Amino acid sequence: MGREVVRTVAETPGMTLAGAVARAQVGFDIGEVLGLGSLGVEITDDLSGQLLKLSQNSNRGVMVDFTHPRSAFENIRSAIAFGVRPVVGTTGLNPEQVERLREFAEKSSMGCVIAPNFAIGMILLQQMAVQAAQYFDHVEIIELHHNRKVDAPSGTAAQTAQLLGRLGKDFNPPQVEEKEFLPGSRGGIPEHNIRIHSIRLPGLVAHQEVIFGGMGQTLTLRHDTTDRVAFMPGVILAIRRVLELKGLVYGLEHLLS
Ligand SMILES: NC(=O)C1=CN([C@@H]2O[C@H](COP(=O)(O)OP(=O)(O)OC[C@H]3O[C@@H](n4cnc5c(N)ncnc54)[C@H](OP(=O)(O)O)[C@@H]3O)[C@@H](O)[C@H]2O)C=CC1
Ligand SMILES: O=C(O)C1=N[C@H](C(=O)O)C[C@H](O)C1
Repeated sequence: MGREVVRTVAETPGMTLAGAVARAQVGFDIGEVLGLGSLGVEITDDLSGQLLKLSQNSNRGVMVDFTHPRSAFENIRSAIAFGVRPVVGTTGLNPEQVERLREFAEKSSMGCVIAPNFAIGMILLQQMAVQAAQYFDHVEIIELHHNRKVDAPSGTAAQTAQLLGRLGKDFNPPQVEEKEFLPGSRGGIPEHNIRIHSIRLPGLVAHQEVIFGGMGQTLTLRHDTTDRVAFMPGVILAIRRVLELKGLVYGLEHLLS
């Protein structure tokens, strides 16, 4: 994702790529690494140094983070502390971490966007799922991703369950006493009694099905990301909008209107 974001930012009029932070290929020009020709930006592994430089040169600096749940929390805190606004796609932050970041961003009057999914199609799927859930009491989620993904369930699937849960319905009332002979075969239940099943295979990119069941019918909503360029318009929108915000926004849907 970092590579895709660099490519997109470098090509977007009105945006300047200020830095590139990674743990590998330190010292190399990021443009050369991506086959774009020199962009005059050396890869560094020093995030604090990069944030300091950016805060000294501009009051419109944005840090885009697609890393790992282990590092994202501290990266976001550091960026806000340096006056650089975070746009974060990294999934796996827990709700308590998000709340702590919300408080920190609000206290600092700094914009921050965290979105588990930057693809417009997925936002529409979630909105349609909320609409369908008003009429169906039974629902399960299947998310399918490439097998280099570290977190499960996907942040998007967890958010989808959360959005359905907010309807306050008693989903999936038991019909029989189930017995799981193979532990995990019925998926995981993060909340609101909505099961999530996670599939990891090479060849996949990022996909999600929300399947509703009712009397004599099912309704399947499915979104397929076939290329990571799908996330880029959402990332660019968030980079633009975060400059106007004075606190944390969770979810791309809040930036669309
Ligand atoms: N919101 C959205 O729309 C999307 C979100 N994502 C999320 O973005 C995140 C990244 O995904 P993806 O790009 O596929 O993952 P990759 O593993 O390809 O890239 C992650 C990068 O972060 C670096 N990294 C990992 N841990 C640390 C650390 N502790 N400190 C600094 N850098 C670190 C890795 O470095 P190294 O190579 O050295 O390990 C790597 O360069 C995931 O959480 C994923 O779920 C992905 C796609 C879309
Ligand atoms: O790791 C990925 O690839 C993706 N992660 C995000 C998630 O966990 O929801 C978004 C998208 O599904 C791609």
